[in-house]
Amino acid sequence: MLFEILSTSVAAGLVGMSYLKTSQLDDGEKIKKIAFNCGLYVKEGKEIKAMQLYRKKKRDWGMEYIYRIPLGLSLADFKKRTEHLRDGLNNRKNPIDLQAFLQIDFKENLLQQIKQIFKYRYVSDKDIELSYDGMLHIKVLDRHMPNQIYFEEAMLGQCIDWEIPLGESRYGFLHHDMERGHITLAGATRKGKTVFLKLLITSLINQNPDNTKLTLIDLKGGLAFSRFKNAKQVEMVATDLDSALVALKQVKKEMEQMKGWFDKNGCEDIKEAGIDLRHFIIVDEAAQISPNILTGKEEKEKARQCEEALSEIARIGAGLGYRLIYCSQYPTADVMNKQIKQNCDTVITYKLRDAVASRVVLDESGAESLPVPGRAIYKTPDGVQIIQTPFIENKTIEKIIKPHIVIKARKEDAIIEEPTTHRGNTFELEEM
Ligand SMILES: Nc1ncnc2c1ncn2[C@@H]1O[C@H](COP(=O)(O)OP(=O)(O)OP(=O)(O)O)[C@@H](O)[C@H]1O
Repeated sequence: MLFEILSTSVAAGLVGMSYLKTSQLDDGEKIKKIAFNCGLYVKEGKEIKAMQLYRKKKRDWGMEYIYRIPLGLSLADFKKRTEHLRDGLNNRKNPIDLQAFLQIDFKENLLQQIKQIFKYRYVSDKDIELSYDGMLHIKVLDRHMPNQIYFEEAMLGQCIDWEIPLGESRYGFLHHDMERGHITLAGATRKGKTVFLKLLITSLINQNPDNTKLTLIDLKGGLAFSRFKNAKQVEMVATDLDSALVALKQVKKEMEQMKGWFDKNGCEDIKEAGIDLRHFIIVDEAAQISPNILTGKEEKEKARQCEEALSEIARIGAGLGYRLIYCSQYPTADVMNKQIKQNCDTVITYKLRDAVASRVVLDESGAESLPVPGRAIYKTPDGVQIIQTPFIENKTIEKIIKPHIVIKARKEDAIIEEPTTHRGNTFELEEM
């Protein structure tokens, strides 16, 4: 045992010494070297000009390196080499953390601690982001990206107003503000869409119980939303084309009445009107109400009407307090209605089948290579981030929504007739 400890310590010491000699390069210098080896330099006569490190800044999420680049090279040239830069920074010859040797506790199991230091030598998973503003900025993000995170109720405590917990990113834990407007949610089967939707609904119910209204359209034939059915915030759960059409027509009608009231009262949007209520319409799965996908004549017509209502909600709903969350497993150009897509400022996508699907949803490839369930691309007008969304268990959902469950006669139990013009069925603004 003693021999084992000593020999391991000696080996560690030797590696440490050789590290001191050979790896004086910090990431900033390493980037320069990788770029040079990839041919990112220019020749002017006999002179070779390469990027020059101008400044580096320590950030919460890692380091930012700022370079001058020679005339003739562009951000695009460096972006083409992103993989080389990333792999170079994560090269297995990455130094062992010498600080860790200084922190060894000699009263504890030495062998175990040394093994840990060697183990962590291999888990470097730095990521990089490049941008240009006259100088080339390379962010080296060294915050670990977990392959799974569990939902904790404390996450809700950190949300303000209409924020919901979104997930861990390279920059820290993110929240999404539902006031941003409509969302497109995509992802191939079993990659985390439904878990995310359940997290979203649970968060809304918990955070704004008196001002949240939900219309849930679940056309995947599952029971994903059934546990929310009796929550007092839930207006309706539709599980087939007919009930989806009734639900959407009702939402559209309410929305138009609301718009009429806004016009009459000179209000520009829901904030100006001082109305706190928000109505979330969640559609999972969009392909099931797409007139381009359904074949029967009658079904096609109903799907067309659903799509018309959804387009209207997407077009004018945001300012009136309506938020569409439009989800699909099969985001083809046929399924993703253009008007709806254009009006969704936020896109969240889990892994997709291929780069074509990724381009339909995000206008760029990338979603096809997301590695694990729960890993997603989050795109807003502010930029693109990779996130790991929290996994929420059903028993946690039940605990959180329990105080909001009421036994009530539901609208969907009494359909399928068209909403009448009878006053009992109409939208009353005074109630809001
Ligand atoms: N955030 C997450 N973190 C880790 N694992 C997850 C996460 N979300 C989902 N998973 C895993 O993936 C499985 C499927 O998730 P989910 O039901 O959300 O899939 P889906 O994308 O909605 O699929 P489908 O469209 O076929 O219903 C879960 O049972 C769980 O094992």
